[in-house]
Amino acid sequence: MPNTGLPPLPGTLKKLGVITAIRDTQLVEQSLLRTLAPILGVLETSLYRINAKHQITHVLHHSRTGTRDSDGAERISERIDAVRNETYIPEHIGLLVDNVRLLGYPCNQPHEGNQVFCYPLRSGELHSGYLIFERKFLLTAMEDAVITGVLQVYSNYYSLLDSSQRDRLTGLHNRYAMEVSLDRLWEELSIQPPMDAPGVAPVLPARDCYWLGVLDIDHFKRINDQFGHVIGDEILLLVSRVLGRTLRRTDLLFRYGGEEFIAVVEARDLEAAEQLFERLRKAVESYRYPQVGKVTLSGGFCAVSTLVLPKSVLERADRAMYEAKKEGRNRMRHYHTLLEQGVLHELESGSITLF
Ligand SMILES: Nc1nc2c(ncn2[C@@H]2O[C@H](COP(=O)(O)OP(=O)(O)OP(=O)(O)O)[C@@H](O)[C@H]2O)c(=O)[nH]1
Repeated sequence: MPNTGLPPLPGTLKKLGVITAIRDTQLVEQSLLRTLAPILGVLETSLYRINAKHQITHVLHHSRTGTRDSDGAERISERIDAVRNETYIPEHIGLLVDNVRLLGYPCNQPHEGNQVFCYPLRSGELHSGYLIFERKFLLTAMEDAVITGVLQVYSNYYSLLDSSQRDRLTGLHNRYAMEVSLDRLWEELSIQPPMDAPGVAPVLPARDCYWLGVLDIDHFKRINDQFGHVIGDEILLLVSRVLGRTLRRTDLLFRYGGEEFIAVVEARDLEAAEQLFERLRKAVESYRYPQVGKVTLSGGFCAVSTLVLPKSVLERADRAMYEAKKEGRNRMRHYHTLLEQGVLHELESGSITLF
């Protein structure tokens, strides 16, 4: 594709307007790539999102294909591939990203006859990701200024949106973000092979198995009453940190409200899920909390199934958690095991509304 020279300013501004009208962080990322690709005159752009430990959390690849109609008019079709859990990064891009990370400003280097460009995405002073694209020609000063401007607006808006989806005390994603994430997970799982295909278990999706756990700190009211709300807040913060560092990079953790957390994890089967939730319980129990000493939590968990609405999976995990409380606290309970044991009974779906 030829170098397009000066980017069309009204179109760019209009697209920035579109970006800042979106309320979902992942859609904002997609919109950024859709906005930049025509400005840059490239067919492919990628966005690598990283966490505070500089590990890749997800990658978006945007590609455009140009075809000509019978009347000669050019049609552009676009495609976005979102890859979660990606650990592979091509060597030449990895080197470029390292340079940008150390230098703090955009860099480019030749690769197979093209130039590869890497721009940092910022969240305050920190890098929160990288924009990567490749093209034949070096950027003009004007193009560089437009990309920098668009990324600045995008980063400011993204940070604002992200902070509105986080709990102020713990920094974890909040209940609203959880609802959005669960909807997205259900959507992703729904486009996997049909659940009733031969040889596929009816409850779990064919490829990845996800589990949702409700985790609730035990006797938290007593902690508040005995040590005061400031210490209570500190316990919430510490428990969220202990949970966060015990979970894996790809697991999700939310503060659902009060002293309740939701974890959405990947585990290949029930045994692996049990081990994972048990690890969380032990991690919280074995941490020594200043002043308070020992803190425990109880949890209930349930397999994620696209056949069951997110709110019902949440409700199931919640019922299992209440059973763990009833049985004496500081334990994890699996919803379907409790059903099999006759401890719990299936509810009419929709009988309790949690959202
Ligand atoms: N410090 C502090 N306390 C909170 C916060 N949100 C909710 N709480 C308190 O958390 C306590 C929850 O108490 P309960 O729901 O009775 O539960 P519990 O004492 O943990 O008892 P079990 O769950 O049955 O083990 C209440 O006293 C709330 O006021 C918060 O952000 N900070």
